[in-house]
Amino acid sequence: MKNVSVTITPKPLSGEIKIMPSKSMSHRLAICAALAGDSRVRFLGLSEDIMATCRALRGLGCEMELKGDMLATRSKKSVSNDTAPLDCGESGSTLRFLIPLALDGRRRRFTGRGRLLSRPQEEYARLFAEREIEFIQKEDYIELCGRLRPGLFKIRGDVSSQFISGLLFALPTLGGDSRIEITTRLESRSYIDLTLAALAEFGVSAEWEENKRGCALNIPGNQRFSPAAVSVEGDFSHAAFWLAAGTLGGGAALSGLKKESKQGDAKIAELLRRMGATVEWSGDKLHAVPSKLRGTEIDVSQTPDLFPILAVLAACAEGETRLINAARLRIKESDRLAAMAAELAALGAEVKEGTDSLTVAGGGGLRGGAASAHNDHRIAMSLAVAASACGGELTIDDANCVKKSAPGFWKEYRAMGGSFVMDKEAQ
Ligand SMILES: O=C(O)C1=C[C@@H](OP(=O)(O)O)[C@@H](O)[C@H](O)C1
Ligand SMILES: C=C(OP(=O)(O)O)C(=O)O
Repeated sequence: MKNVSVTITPKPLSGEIKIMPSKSMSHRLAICAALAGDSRVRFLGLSEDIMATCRALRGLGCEMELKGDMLATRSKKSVSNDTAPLDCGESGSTLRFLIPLALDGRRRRFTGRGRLLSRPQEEYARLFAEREIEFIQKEDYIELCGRLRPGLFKIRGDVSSQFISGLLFALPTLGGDSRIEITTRLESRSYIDLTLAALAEFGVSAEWEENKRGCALNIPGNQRFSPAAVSVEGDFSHAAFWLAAGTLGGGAALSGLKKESKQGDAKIAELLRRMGATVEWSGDKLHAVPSKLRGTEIDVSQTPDLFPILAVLAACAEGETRLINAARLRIKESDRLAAMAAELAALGAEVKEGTDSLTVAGGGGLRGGAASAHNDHRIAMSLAVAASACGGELTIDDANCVKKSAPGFWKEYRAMGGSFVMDKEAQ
């Protein structure tokens, strides 16, 4: 797809947005619905990443139909013998969630774009090597062949929770019990809870076990995914952009979010409050009130997707903010730590990039100019929110990359009163 730049004229943003369906839950519920067959998922997110998951599930032999944002899956008659490559686009979740499900004895190949195939897969590589499952990672594909068997899986918890979620989709239907032992500090834990919540909707269970040595998941075998009709709740990782925009601008009211959500990124409300903002529920809408922000220290290890927008908020807050435990941000769609450090510095902010932290001395104001999205949807959307508070126009080099998670982002930006022009091709 051609890169299309966007030039934003600074304007305070305000307004009401119906928040799109959660990307994380859309992946999970689509996979469970495919495994169960005869199921419905209402309000499926229609981003490029979710389309990649549906495409790859079809490639694995799951029959499904998408009518608008309603996904309907059919009974699985047989597993596909088709071994055409499974294209995961740029979606880490798609790739890591589906790898264990593809271990059905056939030779399978996964492909992808951008940085996807260079994002780490070592945890799978090591686990599979121990089990004599073939796993080859090349620059432009991953090939695997073998059968997943139940048992004990020892896995790091500080690379990506997506490996653990991936195993959780595949292990329950095997013919014996399994256990996943987490051998390090566990980061992004809430995403594993989202996986457990999705499994539970389809009658599949796995239990946490905590002890002094750490935590583990016990997964009974011989389970079946039961057909279900489910709906996807609103996306807090996406809502974070509009809460930030409303706080820096003229306020925001967001609908479609679940008050008692298990999404880790629901923590954005508390983090904004910690920075001095007023964020509160009124009925079923979450409101962000225009507020002056102050710097603070935030551990982003459990909520990595909030990092780019927190960095923007830090640049607009009085005083110093430290975003710590951010090393894993380097292995997302871009090196998000380096990307935010470089782009905020280009806008005039005082930033210091550490190996696993970002320190921002805020309050100096941001100027416009040119910035790069690093082909990363969350960097692009964060810079677009930053642009609303800049002293001059800001041109971002790649407007289309937002489609990875949020195809409606620019429409929403306009609905919030934002003013921008795109390269002709995009309009
Ligand atoms: O399971 C998920 O839906 C996700 C888990 C997180 O990844 P890590 O577990 O690699 O931090 C997050 O960054 C990603 O956007 C979505
Ligand atoms: C990191 C992300 O997604 P994934 O890991 O699924 O590519 C994201 O959406 O920010």
